Amino acid sequence: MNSNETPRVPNGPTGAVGPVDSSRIPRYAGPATFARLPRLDEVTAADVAVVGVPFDTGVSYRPGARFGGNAIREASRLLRPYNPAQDASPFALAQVADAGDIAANPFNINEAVESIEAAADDLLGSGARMMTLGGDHTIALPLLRSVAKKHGPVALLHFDAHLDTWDTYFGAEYTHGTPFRRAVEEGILDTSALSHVGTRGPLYGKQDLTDDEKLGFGIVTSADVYRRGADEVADQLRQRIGDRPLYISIDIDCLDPAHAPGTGTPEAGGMTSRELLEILRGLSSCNLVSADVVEVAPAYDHAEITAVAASHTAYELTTIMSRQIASARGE
Ligand SMILES: N=C(N)NCCCC(=O)O
Ligand SMILES: [Zn+2]
Ligand SMILES: [Zn+2]
Repeated sequence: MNSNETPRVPNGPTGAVGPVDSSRIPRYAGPATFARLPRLDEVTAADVAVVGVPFDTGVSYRPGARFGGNAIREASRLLRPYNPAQDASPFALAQVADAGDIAANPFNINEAVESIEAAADDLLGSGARMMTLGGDHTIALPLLRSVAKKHGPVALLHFDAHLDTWDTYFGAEYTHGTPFRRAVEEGILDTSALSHVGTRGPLYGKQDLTDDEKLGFGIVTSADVYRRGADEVADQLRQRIGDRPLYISIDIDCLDPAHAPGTGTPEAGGMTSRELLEILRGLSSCNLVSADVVEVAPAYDHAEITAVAASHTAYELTTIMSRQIASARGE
């Protein structure tokens, strides 16, 4: 069946090409795009481009996040078109499309970082916001470089068990533990609005925290989320972010290993997927210009627990972007 004949969810006045209609084609049939959305080459232009970055050469422990994007796409077959938590139909409010994968050299991190930045430049240059499916956390640096070229230094909300502001590993500057230190050094982040959420676990030393604070980060630990609750945390984050252009980077290891076993550097005592999703919903009024979900490593997953959590996370992020696009159109 070619794409013109594929029955799709009717999408009302915007005319956006929506997901394959799962009441007519079973949701487990056919190739997996994110949420069964059209491919980028099946639409005239995308407002939000969902793009995979199958790259994991920057990891310090278990490899395998190169397979994360496709695992998230597979798990996303069960997403439905209306998001009651944000009272929005994200794929009707804006044209969301699956832009496929960015090819990155697995044997040369510097070259990979350059090609990810160039591919992101193309997507952002076409007018789309990016919803990136990683890949290890190294990829956040070239994505942020590209976003900053378009918007100037952006606010960053970073969900992670880890700080990812370490300096180098084995002398390497570009790794999954270092992207946000590089980003601050490069002046591509708005240092008045940088937050980690979900951090926990042992560090190399107390200096890690001192260095991180000097870079400008505020920290909401996973224990803070547990004690204060998702609504209060979201309110506080929203105040810090204001109307600045915002980038959200979500390392799936921000979740407890019970909620996300399929990841490379798991740490006990993390957030629940409910807490993560609720915090994101509390940020629905923010000007989210692009986002990533990284570090899904399906080889360590069971029953798609991690990939399902990641697909719902990307769905909430996509909904925030679509709502923003619709409200910028004056709706
Ligand atoms: N999972 C990410 N992004 N970073 C973890 C780095 C922790 C470490 O190797 O010590
Ligand atoms: Zn992490
Ligand atoms: Zn990370």
